[in-house]
Amino acid sequence: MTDIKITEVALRDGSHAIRHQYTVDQVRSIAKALNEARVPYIEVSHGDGLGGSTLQYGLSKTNELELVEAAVDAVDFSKIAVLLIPGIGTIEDLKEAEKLGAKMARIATHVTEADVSAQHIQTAKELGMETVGFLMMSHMAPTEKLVEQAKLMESYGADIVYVVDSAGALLPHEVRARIKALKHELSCDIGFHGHNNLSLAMGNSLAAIEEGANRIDGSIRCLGAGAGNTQTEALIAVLDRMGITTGIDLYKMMDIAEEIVAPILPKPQEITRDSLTLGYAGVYSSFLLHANRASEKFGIDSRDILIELGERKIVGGQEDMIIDVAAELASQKANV
Ligand SMILES: C[C@H](O)CC(=O)C(=O)O
Ligand SMILES: [Mn+2]
Repeated sequence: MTDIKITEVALRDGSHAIRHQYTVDQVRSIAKALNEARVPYIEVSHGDGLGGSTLQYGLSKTNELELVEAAVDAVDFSKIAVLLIPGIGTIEDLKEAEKLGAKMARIATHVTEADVSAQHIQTAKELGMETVGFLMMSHMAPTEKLVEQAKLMESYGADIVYVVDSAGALLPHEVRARIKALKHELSCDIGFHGHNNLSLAMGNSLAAIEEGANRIDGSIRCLGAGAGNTQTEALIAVLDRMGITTGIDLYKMMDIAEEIVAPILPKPQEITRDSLTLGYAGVYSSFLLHANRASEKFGIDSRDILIELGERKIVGGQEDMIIDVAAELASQKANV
């Protein structure tokens, strides 16, 4: 028995950072190595989940079901998880992934829209999958609202509900309050998924654990959207120092990070002025590369675009607004 169950998300959240360009060989070799390190769950999908490969979200190099299949073939210990956002992915996508051997379904909605996950959570349960309710942009809802939405997901059958800090905007006391309330009001397991835009992913993960979360997401070498997630190998080391077990081999994770993951990064995953702005402005981490492209196209500082997106409370699914905002800022600039 381990104390904390870690889900490695680099093969899904990291897809944002590499513009959804994973190849079958990369996924196979990373999944095989993570399996050898005894990572219990490995998430594999387009960055925006099953069905995400579109012009709106970014086209994948490889059909994600081929990636899921390659990952499933590469493991004999780890369970392969898939992410699905209702409205982007469909129940059919979920069934296909399960047929290929995915064992965990993570059904993600905006923090105030849990009701759209009912059918997907129920189907995942009927398929016999371990099922997660994933409440994105959790910083945008007060704790009472989050509890209400989490209860809905639990009532649909979710085995675990996650507080998802998609923007990397939550402060440690805000994580504590949310996890504590969920722990008090729900009977299912509670998880936390952080982004490191404000350099708080590790601190927030520890705060979540202290309040009773037992499922934590990490991305090896910080390979996730924005500045990445809680760095998995660092989390394992810290938890080990705290006497908390994960069952994962630390040296093997360090080697995978250094020898397999670092070489495929287009650039090191770090807190840059743009990723810091994501956390500061409370903007969805996956907007980073979209905002960078709009910045180049319209000659507007990405930070100004991100701040404006934060003020307008633009959320996942509204990626087209990034261009609109950049165009508006450009025309305002031209008119002064
Ligand atoms: C689709 C998003 O990238 C899901 C996620 O990892 C987050 O909200 O954070
Ligand atoms: Mn994420």
